[in-house]
Amino acid sequence: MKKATNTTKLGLSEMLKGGVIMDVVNAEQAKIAEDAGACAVMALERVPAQIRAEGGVSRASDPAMIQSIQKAVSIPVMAKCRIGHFAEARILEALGVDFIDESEVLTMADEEFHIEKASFRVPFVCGCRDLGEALRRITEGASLLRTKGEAGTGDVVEAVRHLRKLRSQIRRITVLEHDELVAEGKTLGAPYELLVKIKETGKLPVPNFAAGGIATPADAALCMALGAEALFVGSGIFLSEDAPKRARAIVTAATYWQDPAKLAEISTGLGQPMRSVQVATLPSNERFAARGM
Ligand SMILES: O=C(CO)[C@H](O)[C@H](O)COP(=O)(O)O
Repeated sequence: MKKATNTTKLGLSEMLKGGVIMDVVNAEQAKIAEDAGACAVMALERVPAQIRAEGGVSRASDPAMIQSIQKAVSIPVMAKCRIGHFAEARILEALGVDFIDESEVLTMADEEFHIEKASFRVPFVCGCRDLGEALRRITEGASLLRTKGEAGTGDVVEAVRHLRKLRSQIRRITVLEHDELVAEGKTLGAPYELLVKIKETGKLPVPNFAAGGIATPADAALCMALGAEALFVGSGIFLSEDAPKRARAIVTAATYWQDPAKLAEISTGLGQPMRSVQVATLPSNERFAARGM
């Protein structure tokens, strides 16, 4: 059987649906995530709120740290590389990570080009704010998307904005005539063939998860209700007062997002959420979501 085809890469994305992928910075956090029911972990040297607070250049993590996480858990291990940094991506691939996140949370390495992802054996996830960005990443070979939100803030407002925008743009595609799709492709910077696929199916050709600013079980439920098929959560868990408890609650919320009584039960007594920042107060040069086009 052929390995690392588009179908096998997409299969991995499909398997994560309904779950929560948690950012972790060491093996101990990875164990907490696994015990809480995370469907995968994302290894990175600092969670986004720490990156935001400390500034400087953030890069792919030390291989030793990634390997210690791979040893500690049996769930898939993802890791981040900088946008456009194909050398970091090749190193992560050599380490045998299960997914690479070409992430705006790290400092950009290339302000013009994203990684050509189709030639890698490992699948990639990328962030998007709208349909054009989503389709450009798919064209480059991404097997999974996540709306960007504004990572490291604890403010879910951008995740909501991006999910709603994507959903309404997809709806619009389904009612366009074929000649209108050609013009729309030019506006979005996306291939006509992908727009035809969306018109026929009413959805993206790869799964779309939500990320950035999810801090409570209610935030998780809101994103699922707006069409996210799974969730990435980082700072909201490991910078809160009781990470194991909040991690479990957010995993449960991703499953029971349509059950307000269950959500009330699991939202009770979680301790303090992470220290949050209102996105509206952030200057534009401090917005991670604006990195990459
Ligand atoms: O970049 C990511 C997705 O791969 C992070 O996991 C996600 O955005 C975390 O954001 P936050 O810290 O706000 O939960």
